[in-house]
Formats: sequence, C-alpha cells, structure tokens
Amino acid sequence: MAIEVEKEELSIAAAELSKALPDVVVADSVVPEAYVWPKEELAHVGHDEYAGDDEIPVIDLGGLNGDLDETRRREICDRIRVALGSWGFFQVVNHGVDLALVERVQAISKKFFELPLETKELIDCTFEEDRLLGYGFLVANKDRTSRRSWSEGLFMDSPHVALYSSTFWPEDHDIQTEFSEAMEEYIKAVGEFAIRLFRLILGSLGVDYPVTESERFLPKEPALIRLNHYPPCPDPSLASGLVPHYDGNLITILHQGDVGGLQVMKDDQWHAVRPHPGAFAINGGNMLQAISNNLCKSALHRAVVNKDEDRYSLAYFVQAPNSNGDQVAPLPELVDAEHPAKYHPFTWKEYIASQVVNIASQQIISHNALEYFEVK
Ligand SMILES: O=C(O)CCC(=O)C(=O)O
Ligand SMILES: [Fe+2]
Repeated sequence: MAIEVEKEELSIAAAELSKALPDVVVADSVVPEAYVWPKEELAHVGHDEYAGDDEIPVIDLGGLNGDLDETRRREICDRIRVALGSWGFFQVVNHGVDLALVERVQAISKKFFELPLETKELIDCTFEEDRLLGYGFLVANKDRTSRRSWSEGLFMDSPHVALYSSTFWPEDHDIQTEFSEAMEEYIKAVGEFAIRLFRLILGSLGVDYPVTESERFLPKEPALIRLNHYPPCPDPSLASGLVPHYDGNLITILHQGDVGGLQVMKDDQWHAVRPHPGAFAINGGNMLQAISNNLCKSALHRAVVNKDEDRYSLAYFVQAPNSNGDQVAPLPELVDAEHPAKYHPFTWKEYIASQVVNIASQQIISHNALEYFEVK
C-alpha cells in the first residue's frame, strides 16, 4: 500500500511542531488560552492518583545478565505476555542499565532545558528523512484548533549528538563533552538492553529465535530518543503535558524519574503509572502490535502535568522492526488458519507517511495510523 505525502503537508506538520513554550515560561498564575483543553477531552486523573490495586506490572529482571535459569526466564516471559496483552505496558527493575548513567543523562537534560529559548530554538524541530529531530513541542488535536501541550522536548539520534552539543554550548567544551558522552553512553547501554528485552518479548510470544536470528529483526536505523520537560502548571486539570497518542515504533523504554505523569488507557480509564526508583516503563508501539498479530497491545498513553514540580522524562524509541526484509508483517509463527494475519505487509516508510497525514490533518489524538494497514 503506498501512501504519498505531499511536501507541503510535511512542512505544515513541521510548522505545527514549533513555537509554543514562550507562553509556558511566562505563565505565572494562569493557564494561557492556547493551553486550555476541554474537560471532556482530558478526563482528569491527577499525576499521582495511583490506583493501588490495579497498576501496571513491575517485573524484576534481576539475573537477566547472568545465568538466568530457564524456569525464571519462563516466569518473566509469562508476566511480559500478560502485561503486553492487557496493558501494553509494564515496568522493569534490575534491568542492568547503570543507574548512575541514567542520572547523568537526566542531569544534562535538565541543563539543556534551562538554556534560553532562543538557544534551544537554534535546532528547531523538523522532519529529516522520515524522522522528527530537534527541539519543539507537539501541537495537535482532533478539531483543528491550535491547542498546545504543556511541555518541551528534544528529539535526537546518535548521528546528531555532536552537532547538537556544539550548537547548544558553542563556548563551553566541558558541557559539550558532558552532553555528548552521557548521550552516547546512554544510547549504547539502552540499545544493548533493548536487544535483551526484545528477545524476552519474542520468548513471551512463544517465538524463540537463536540470538543472531532475533537480532535480525531489530531496526537498521539508529534509535531515536526524546528528552521531555514538563514545567509546573498553575492548573493541571486544564492542561495536557503530552496529548494522548500511540507510539508508532517497536518498543519504547521510558525513564520517568521520580515525578509521576505517565498515564495509560486501559478499559476506557486512565491509569497513572507510579514511578519506581531506577525503573523503566516499557511499552509496545504499533510495530510490535503488528508483528505480534495483535497479541501485544499498543496502548494509548499521555503525560499529565502537576502544580509544583518540574518533570523530566527520557524516551528511547526502538524504531521499526526489520521483520521480513524491509517489510513489517505479522510473524509467520503467529499466523495460521485460526489466527489469520491482521495486517497487510507494509514498510516503515509507508507507515510514517500515513502518520504524517494524520499530523498534517491534526488527527493525532486517539487515532491509530496502524488502521491503514489492517486486513478488513
Ligand atoms: O513523558 C512521559 O511520561 C511520556 C512520554 C511519551 O509518551 C513519549 O515521549 O512518547
Ligand atoms: Fe509515547
């Protein structure tokens, strides 16, 4: 299926993604009109209103790097299968990524967001090839007004780290190095963790490929990361940190620090994800839903803001799987007469094109671009 995107549509989409935060920064005790969302769209659940008895599972991966015995591995895979099938989300602790490194990245991310707006805007958010890169804000909603998100973010991948650090801190070589080294190390460490995690997810689906085979599935292009900052908001019930959305990619590995704000839709209700020290929140994106033939759910999620504290999160997006040459399709092991393929094979490029059409027509909220590729 080919979806063509006009150049003009791309540039509209990119324009919609910039120029928002000045109002947030100057806001004192009021939420400016552009950030006020209708109550019925927000279904307010406070950033720390955790359900207690019905929360996304926290899975301990301790031992995963060493000699994890087969019984324990099976237990972990079983929990992952249930979590991805029902929530589309789980948290992991003892994941093996050095927590001191996570702290370093959080600290340098904070330093970046403290820079003056005009410095951050030196690298404005734009499409490069088929990915968004740079500093900006997501402006999107379904009825074509220009309501904005109460957040700012920096999209980046490994090939751009050096350029970004020298642009943001042209005079200060120490901070340049601090930024570049922390980002490169983080991208590498989380990338290695992503491979281990992906093998567990495949195992949870009963698809156990040898190591080299399962790595074959992982994307060829570099992972994308997004640093997010949500400033305190005078009235969180009126604003939206990040609009409800589905992640398009394969798996997202999110560090949400110790201030809550991530919320996940399950059974038509928003559930606040409780921060656990050192944990990553993992969610399957649309590509995982497609290759798992809907066994893993790509869940609608959002970020809410709070009145008192700045919140910083780090999202690491494992991009498209390379499941069948360049095509994404349900894994053959998961398709039979009783379980027919739910998706036509498609390429990542086609998927991105369909998503861009959504962004250009401001249809992000609650709309899943994967629908274009469903077998009807
Ligand atoms: O900051 C968060 O908690 C959510 C971030 C997120 O969903 C994203 O960047 O796609
Ligand atoms: Fe997301």
